[in-house]
Amino acid sequence: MTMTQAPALVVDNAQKSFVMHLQGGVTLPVVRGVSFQVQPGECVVLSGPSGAGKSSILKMIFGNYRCDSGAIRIAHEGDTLDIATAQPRQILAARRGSIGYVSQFLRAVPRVAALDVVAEPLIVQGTAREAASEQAGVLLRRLNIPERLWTLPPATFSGGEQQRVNIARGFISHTPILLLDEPTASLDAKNRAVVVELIGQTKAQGAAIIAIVHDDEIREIIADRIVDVTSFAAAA
Ligand SMILES: Nc1ncnc2c1ncn2[C@@H]1O[C@H](COP(=O)(O)OP(=O)(O)OP(=O)(O)O)[C@@H](O)[C@H]1O
Repeated sequence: MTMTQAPALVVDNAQKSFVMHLQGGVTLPVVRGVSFQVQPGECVVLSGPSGAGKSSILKMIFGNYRCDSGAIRIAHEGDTLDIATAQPRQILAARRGSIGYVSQFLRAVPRVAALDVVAEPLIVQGTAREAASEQAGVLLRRLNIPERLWTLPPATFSGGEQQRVNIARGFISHTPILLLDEPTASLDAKNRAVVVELIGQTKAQGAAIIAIVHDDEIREIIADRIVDVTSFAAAA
């Protein structure tokens, strides 16, 4: 008998357009008919040309962009939550425990030390500050952020350093779904290898990963499956 596992994420006929209020309310369709599933422990890479809608689809899954129609179902607290119709407070709860997102750029909060930026998602989940800081240190060390930087706010860090802080923050809380928007874009070979290793471990722990990766070599290594979003592009 084969066990069929419940998918970690189901995107079902999701559609998104932008209403351009500054251009007399013109409607710009971006994606439509977006449908795919991701299993626990699977890494799906979204592919397609620039502007096809890859980042928009990640933002729809994270609840940053509201879908016009369709459903985005995730497992959350033993139940199913449809992000497309969820209330803002339900989306915030899902982000605490069920869904993580490494955006392309770190939104650095002024005056917050790098170590605290990384530890925060764990503290929000209820881990004691000291234990959370310790785990944050482990990740920062692994990602080759020199210890002298840990107490400084990342606002003045280099692009690659900020991205590594962002990655550490995304991986620390072990959410069952993790969204990655170009996590290796501004990293050197050594740190790219660390991120590939983190992705492998996270998958092995059963997380579902949805990633955008332009680097062919990295995509080859991490992708279990590639979903080409070209057919979802509303302009197609
Ligand atoms: N907030 C927004 N308002 C208006 N248009 C937007 C908005 N966000 C995205 N778009 C448009 O939606 C389309 C898809 O953008 P998106 O960033 O999702 O593409 P992408 O496939 O991730 O591209 P790239 O590979 O270049 O990052 C683009 O034409 C973009 O201009």
